[in-house]
Amino acid sequence: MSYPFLKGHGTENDFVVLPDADGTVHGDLSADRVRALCDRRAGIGGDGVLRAVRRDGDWFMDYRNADGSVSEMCGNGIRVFARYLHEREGEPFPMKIQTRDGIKVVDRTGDDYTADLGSPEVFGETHVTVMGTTFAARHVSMGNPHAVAFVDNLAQAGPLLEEPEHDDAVYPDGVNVEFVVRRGEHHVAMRVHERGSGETRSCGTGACAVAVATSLVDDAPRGTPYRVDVPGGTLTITWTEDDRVLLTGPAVLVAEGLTDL
Ligand SMILES: N[C@@H](CCC[C@H](N)C(=O)O)C(=O)O
Repeated sequence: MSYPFLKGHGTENDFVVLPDADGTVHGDLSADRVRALCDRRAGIGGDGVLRAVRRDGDWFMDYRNADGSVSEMCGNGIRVFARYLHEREGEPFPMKIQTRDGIKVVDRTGDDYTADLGSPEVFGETHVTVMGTTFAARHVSMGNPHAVAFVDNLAQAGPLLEEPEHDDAVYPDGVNVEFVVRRGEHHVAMRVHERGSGETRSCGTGACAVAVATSLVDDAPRGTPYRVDVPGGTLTITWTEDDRVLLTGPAVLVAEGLTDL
């Protein structure tokens, strides 16, 4: 059976969007189907899938990683999701979106989409090991788990071909790992290895975790915008005085069609 899909990205973190308003098209979206859709050679290709389903009068973003696993939150995905809801479902901005990490609000100014991801949780130091090298890292939760490691240069993380090793007591469900370098005042650059997707060109929640960890090191006043460069573009993150993390960046829809995958 053929069903509709769209393809989009936020700073080149790319997603397959599956419209499923009443939950009848993809009610039991299996991990196998997600992997087939995200396959970059035999499928549509993507770092993840965003299933759009109505729940209790709101839209719910049912996010899946490319390997079929679920995550609580996706910061680039929710901006793409909001653009889809606005352009195809007529939802006005600002809009509320349900996620596994609760309700988030997305607004738009010109080509910039801002997602209010709520309060971060900042934990202590931990460590991750990547291809045999161990890095100290700060544990930050943006609803989903992150390890933020400051490095001297982004090549130090190596090819990021393997799942980083982590402390299972700290991250029982796996972890997204960000490597960060300074570029200037309130300006950093990062690479990321995402749980369930491998190295990606961007991670919105990862950029937020990086901005939070960096502003703590800087002792920056709340409300200071941080510029976070990722391989796929640039994101701006503001940790507000009332303890909310605002993620601003582009959201692009590039294709739509029918698939029988
Ligand atoms: N790319 C996303 C995060 C997607 C989920 C992540 N891989 C996880 O498993 O937590 C983003 O933009 O935040």
